[in-house]
Amino acid sequence: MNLLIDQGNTRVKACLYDVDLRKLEAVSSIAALQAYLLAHNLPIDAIAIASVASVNESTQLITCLKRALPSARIYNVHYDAQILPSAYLEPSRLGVDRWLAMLAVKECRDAIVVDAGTAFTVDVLRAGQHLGGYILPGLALQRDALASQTAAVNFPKADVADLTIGRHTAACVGHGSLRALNALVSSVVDEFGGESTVATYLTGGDAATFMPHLKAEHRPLLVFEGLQLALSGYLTRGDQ
Ligand SMILES: Nc1ncnc2c1ncn2[C@@H]1O[C@H](COP(=O)(O)OP(=O)(O)O)[C@@H](O)[C@H]1O
Ligand SMILES: CC(C)(COP(=O)(O)O)[C@@H](O)C(=O)NCCC(=O)O
Ligand SMILES: [K+]
Repeated sequence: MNLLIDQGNTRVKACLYDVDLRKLEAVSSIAALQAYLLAHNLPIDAIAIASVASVNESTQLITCLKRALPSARIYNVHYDAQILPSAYLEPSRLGVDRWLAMLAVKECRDAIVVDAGTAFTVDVLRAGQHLGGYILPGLALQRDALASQTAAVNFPKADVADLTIGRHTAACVGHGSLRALNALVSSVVDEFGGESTVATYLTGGDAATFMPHLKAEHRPLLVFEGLQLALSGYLTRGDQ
């Protein structure tokens, strides 16, 4: 059995893989992951990690895993141009979560991959190559930036559900961010041939909020799908 871990800027997410992927909903932090692993005595042989967190946080994660699963082999997944090349000027700087989400849909060759997480990323895959993309503050970051940097834009955290013109502060902010991010995706899809030519895939913690407004396939486990593909490559090649 494999353990797959996506360490993002807001939380840690984990999946188990044996015949298919199973998300561990109880896990959202290193402490919760450790508690879960100690409580369940799982036969895990290999662990694959995709981390975009700080060095400090990723070191903490690895220390926790070595303690909880001392015999499992740990793979820190990284960009590999042989598997999916990127036009990034320095591909090693491309967030590995972005690369893995594209890896999961590489077979379709032309795709737009959207990750609505802490950051909101849009990546373009054309003829099986990553052309580049966009990184914007996600919904929560946009709201928090406005709340902390303006005197009068104070509002309770509200559920952001639609794109209509806001008639109170929370709606103006929430609908505004949603509409702006949505419009970005539409304009990228249009530039790369429109809906009939290019498939759009959506993942990330805020994906469900965007789904009603985007013509996209919701793939909540996209980063994990990519992690499992990368890990099986390492295991097949006998990488250390
Ligand atoms: N249970 C949850 N805990 C934290 N954030 C959540 C949760 N459910 C949805 N979200 C939303 O998901 C966003 C984070 O997305 P996610 O993809 O998990 O983050 P990251 O990979 O950047 O750590 C948050 O901004 C928040 O709006
Ligand atoms: C863009 C990101 C911050 C997204 O992180 P997330 O929202 O998933 O926590 C992450 O992929 C990252 O730190 N990337 C490195 C910079 C880059 O991709 O160019
Ligand atoms: K992510």
